[in-house]
Amino acid sequence: MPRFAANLSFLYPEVPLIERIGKAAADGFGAVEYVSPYELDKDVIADALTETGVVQALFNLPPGDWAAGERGIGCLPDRVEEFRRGIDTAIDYAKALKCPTVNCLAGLAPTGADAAELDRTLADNLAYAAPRLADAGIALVFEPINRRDMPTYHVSTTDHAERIMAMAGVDNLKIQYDFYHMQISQGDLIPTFERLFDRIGHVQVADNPGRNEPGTGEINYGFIFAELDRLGYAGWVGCEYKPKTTTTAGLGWMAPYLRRA
Ligand SMILES: O=C(O)[C@H](O)C(=O)CO
Ligand SMILES: [Mg+2]
Repeated sequence: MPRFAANLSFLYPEVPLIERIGKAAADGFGAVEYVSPYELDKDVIADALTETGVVQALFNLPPGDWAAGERGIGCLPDRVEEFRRGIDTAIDYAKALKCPTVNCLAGLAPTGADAAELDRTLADNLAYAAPRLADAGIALVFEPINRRDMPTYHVSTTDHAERIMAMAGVDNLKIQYDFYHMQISQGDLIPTFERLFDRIGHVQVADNPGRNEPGTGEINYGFIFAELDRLGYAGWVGCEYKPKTTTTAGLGWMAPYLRRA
């Protein structure tokens, strides 16, 4: 049975991030995830998790200046020092929040950048991060993101992600498989998921077009959730979608899974 985590960077946008944790718990989510916890005091988040009874499933490594349009710094050659400092920060937060997995955003390729140098930087950064996170008991994933939404995002396919993993050559490094991005970037959702099953560490969902709730578009999530069960995916399924109306009103798609849980 899929276990769903509310992605609080997308869900419950009407209230501040810290209040979204209680809303997710009230709606039946067992876990939460979000882009970045670093703007909040980690003890305040930890208290909110304890009070509401949900667990932290995932957050990203420090992603650079999000408000200025940055979407990660993993591939940026002039940001390696900052990336490495960010590993310590992420470990600090992950320990406080008992978070089992963190996601690395590769980032947007600067105009005119040498793609091979960006690959090398990303692979080296992941090779630096993976064992340090492993020592702290934290899994590392990184995520291909479609280039329609983020036109210059450096890693947009699983083929590219596999090449980066081969270059990094480390354990404790897996792919975050976001079905929405994968549908746009390459399709063939379940055959690819099955082929890469042992190399996938986290899953996220939204429908296409629109990035709204499962069931609002072309992706057959009933089939996908059954396949996750058949293949034995035991991790959280991050609900990273834009609610069509309100989050709570749009949760009908999740009801059958809650009832049978
Ligand atoms: O957008 C996504 O799919 C990511 O998962 C993310 O964390 C921020 O871009
Ligand atoms: Mg995602």
